[in-house]
Amino acid sequence: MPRLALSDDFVADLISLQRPVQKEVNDAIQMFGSMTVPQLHASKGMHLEKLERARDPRIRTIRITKFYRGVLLAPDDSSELFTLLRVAPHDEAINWACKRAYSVNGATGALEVRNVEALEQMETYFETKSVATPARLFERHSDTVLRDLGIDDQVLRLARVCVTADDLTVMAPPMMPADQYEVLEYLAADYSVEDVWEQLIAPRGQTVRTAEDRPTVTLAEAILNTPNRIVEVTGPGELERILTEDLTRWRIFLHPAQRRYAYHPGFNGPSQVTGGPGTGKTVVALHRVRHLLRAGHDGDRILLTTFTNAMAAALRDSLALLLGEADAHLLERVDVTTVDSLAARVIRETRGRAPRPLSAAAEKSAWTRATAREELPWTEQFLSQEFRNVVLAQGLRTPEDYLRCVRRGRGTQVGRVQRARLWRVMERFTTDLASRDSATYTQLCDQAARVLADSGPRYRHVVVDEAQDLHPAQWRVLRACVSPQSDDIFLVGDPHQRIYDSRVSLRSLDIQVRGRSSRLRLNYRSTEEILRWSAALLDGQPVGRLGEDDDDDGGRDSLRGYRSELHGRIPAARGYASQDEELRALIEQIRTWIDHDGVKPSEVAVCGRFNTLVDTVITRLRREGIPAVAVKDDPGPGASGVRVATMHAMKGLEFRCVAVVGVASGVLPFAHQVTPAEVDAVQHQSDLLAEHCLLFVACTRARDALAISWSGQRSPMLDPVAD
Ligand SMILES: Nc1ncnc2c1ncn2[C@@H]1O[C@H](COP(=O)(O)OP(=O)(O)OP(=O)(O)O)[C@@H](O)[C@H]1O
Repeated sequence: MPRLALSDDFVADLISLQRPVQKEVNDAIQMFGSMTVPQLHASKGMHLEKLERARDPRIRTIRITKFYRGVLLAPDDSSELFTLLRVAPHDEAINWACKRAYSVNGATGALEVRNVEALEQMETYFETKSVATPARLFERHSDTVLRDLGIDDQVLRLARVCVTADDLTVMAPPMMPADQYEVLEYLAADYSVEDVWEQLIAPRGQTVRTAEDRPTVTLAEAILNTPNRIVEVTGPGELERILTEDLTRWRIFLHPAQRRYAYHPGFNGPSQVTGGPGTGKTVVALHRVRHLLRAGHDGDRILLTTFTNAMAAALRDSLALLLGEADAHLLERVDVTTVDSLAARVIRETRGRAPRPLSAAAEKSAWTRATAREELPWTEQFLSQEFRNVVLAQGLRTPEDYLRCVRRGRGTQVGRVQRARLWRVMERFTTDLASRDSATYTQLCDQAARVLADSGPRYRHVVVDEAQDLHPAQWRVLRACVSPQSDDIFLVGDPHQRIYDSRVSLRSLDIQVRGRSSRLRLNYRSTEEILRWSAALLDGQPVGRLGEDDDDDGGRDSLRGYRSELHGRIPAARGYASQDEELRALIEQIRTWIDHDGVKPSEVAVCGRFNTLVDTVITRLRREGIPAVAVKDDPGPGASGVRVATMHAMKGLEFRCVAVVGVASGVLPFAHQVTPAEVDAVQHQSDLLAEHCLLFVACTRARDALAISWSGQRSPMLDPVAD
């Protein structure tokens, strides 16, 4: 009987097909599995066909429906292992199949694919173009070194004619084999050969350094060596599961960099994965939880945290999906929640009830009350920041602690006398809140961390998503939840998406990730065009490394090597004379997405800086007959209608099409949110950066299309991407 494997491209095709065609694909696969290889070749219905013009002699097509063809890679050994590569309309399938060639990567032993025809054209083009330029991009590396890293003849010829990193980018996958491209990309970004070996080759199980000493890998072995792109269908149940359940590629195919950390056998302490938006950090966190659940003991409890309740609910659903029916019982051992909810629960359990959390407006009034009796030189904003970013951040308990502390992250000098006065005001603030049975969220966390420190750890593992926005008090809660040991804390986050004001030194909180830290670079969500455009918004912004704010050597993070294999239109940025005109253009844009591009209304999002704009947009869309719902009303995945949200509420979400509206000067950056430089220069910089990150977060939620607009004067934050 033939064996069957499915490639990630095939699964992606399948996801995009209409239900009836999906069913016919399923039927064809069932029929395929029920025949012997000779029957398969003889079957008229299947019509297994070799293509005359195909560059790879092992490529075949099969008939799925009158219009659709499947593209297969047939075995050239005795394995009888066929791989389904694509399913597409007839002409597209044939055209695609004729240009591809499959090969085994010399270093990783994995199967890889290239657009051989396009690469040949590139060779001719760049050979001519580079003739006059003697300096070449990879001249530091010998042919032998490159071959040892898996570079083959054709890619080597191409590498030798690259002059700049941009030349290489033109040949990015799916044109060039992905693994070889990644090696060249790392070398172009100045990673050492040793780094490339450690990060890209060794994790795939290769131990032999020199290409010529490695044994030959057969096609069937290569297929099984490629779990990040190919899955073998091992039984009828498996096939059903892959084809009939909600098709989500992330459950099956992980990038090697994702798999390496998600399924690491055991970290000797806290570990961390960072990466730009859409690089699959949440996916890694989910797989890590699955690994820890499967590898752990019955009594081991896991805490999985994220930033908002809505995100926690989505994370719980995704985890259930990943675990499937077979592992559904393991879910009982996981708490999926926000740190704030956990803190409130801890306090409730200990004291019978928890203080009511304070809204931002109520907090401002409380500071006004605390300062009412004195003439003070500080604004409510300054006091609130001092309390949150110094006192609660450092967990200070007494006036002496405050007198002695180093006020990291604050740009103003505050002498001894002033500190004593400040402490009195802060005391009045906390006493007043306590009398009203209320507290800020950060206070709740500060209190919960103390309770937990006394009562002892509650979990065996803690897995943290959206780590970049946690406050030190929240980190103390997490640290106290689990005792320091192997695999205690696994965190994922992106400092480029930090939109709340928290300075954190993980090291000082006894969360040391040095040597157990990895970065993801491949974006699975957005097109390369959206990515480049959005990344340019942060050009020159001083983004620090995750959790290293106060460390002496805390350096800059960067989006170096961040890329996508998807392509689409360049984002549109347009200004209008009035808001009315802007909203009219928005309606037109949404109609084009829905009516012309076939996007469902629920796959479209509109976002703006403020809630008032959200309300205006919803009213206007409804008036024009376009269904619209506010994300803050938690519409759930089944609800129809365009999603409308503030930029903050876009965190963690994704949509096929996103319109970011009202990106005008005075709105972004929003002056009220940015501490004036004369009040505190350091805080000013960090508030400004958070505004830049906010726009970046909003734009990077888009998968296929992104439209930015404003009325009046354009926001200066768009200057880096302006025409
Ligand atoms: N290995 C994979 N194969 C296919 N799709 C993937 C893979 N990993 C992630 N994705 C998809 O990419 C998208 C982004 O993934 P995810 O939300 O985990 O990224 P993220 O890094 O947490 O994003 P952000 O930081 O922007 O919130 C999702 O649609 C996810 O399903």
